[in-house]
Amino acid sequence: MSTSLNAHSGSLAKALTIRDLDVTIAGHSILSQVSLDIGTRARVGLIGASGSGKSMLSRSILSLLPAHAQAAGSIRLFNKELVGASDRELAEMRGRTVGMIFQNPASTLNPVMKVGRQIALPLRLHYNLPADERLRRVEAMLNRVGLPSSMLDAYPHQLSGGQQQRVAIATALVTSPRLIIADEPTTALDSITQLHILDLLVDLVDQAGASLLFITHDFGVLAHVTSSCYVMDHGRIIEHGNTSNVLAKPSSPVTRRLAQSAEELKFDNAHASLSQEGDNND
Ligand SMILES: Nc1ncnc2c1ncn2[C@@H]1O[C@H](COP(=O)(O)OP(=O)(O)OP(=O)(O)O)[C@@H](O)[C@H]1O
Repeated sequence: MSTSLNAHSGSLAKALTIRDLDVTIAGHSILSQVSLDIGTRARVGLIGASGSGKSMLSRSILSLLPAHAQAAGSIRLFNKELVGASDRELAEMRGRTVGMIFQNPASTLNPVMKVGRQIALPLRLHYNLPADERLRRVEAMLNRVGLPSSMLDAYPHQLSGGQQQRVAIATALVTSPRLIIADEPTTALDSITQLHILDLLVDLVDQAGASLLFITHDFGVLAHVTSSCYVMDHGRIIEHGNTSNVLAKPSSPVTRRLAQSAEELKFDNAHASLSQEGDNND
């Protein structure tokens, strides 16, 4: 336990370096020879079709894989090797060095715990702060995600989906983690709320000088949030590079197909809303 939440130094060290990571479950290969780098203060995307292994890769970082999974290779977080690290070392990292945000806030927030206590949990776990200082930090964090102090006493079911995700972001960021892993954090939200939450996340990550691993299957979201990205297929990294280059000139057929389907979906949606307008005008 510590009493200080240090501002991040401008260290040039990599935030995360994964090399030759293999994960198997019951003899089946889930991840194969995965290598990935995230620099300090970088926003990096991970994209791929459903079942390609994105969540398994993000969960393997802090050893949150199913109990029967086996991992081999190297995962270095701020130069500390995590493959083979003890439960205690991993617990120390979770919520302190690394903050995680998941797709569905309703399933990550405790339904019988008030918002204030929820956000305070990682602080209680990792920092020995006086109660008034803890409350000050929790309230400041709540306000930074755009929610009023009165919501400290609300229960999750009293909030909208967007407000719940803001609480989940506040909970992940209150300890000033140096790496934030966001796994499809806006998939469950409407497109306007999605944009607000993405912009909020990007602002908070940049202001904190943290790094971001952002997982999505949406090319529009990927371009909005990240500057470089990795593409996964069948448990392997098949392409990586600057996000705008990967989107403009995908080098692998799988990425091309994913980008093409995203374009077709966009076109179909635009077409559907135009005909809807037409119907309404009749
Ligand atoms: N608990 C589990 N036990 C065994 N295999 C699993 C388990 N969870 C996931 N898998 C398998 O691991 C592979 C990768 O799944 P993963 O959830 O990482 O995909 P994903 O790219 O995140 O998909 P999505 O976008 O749909 O969330 C899939 O083949 C999946 O069936």
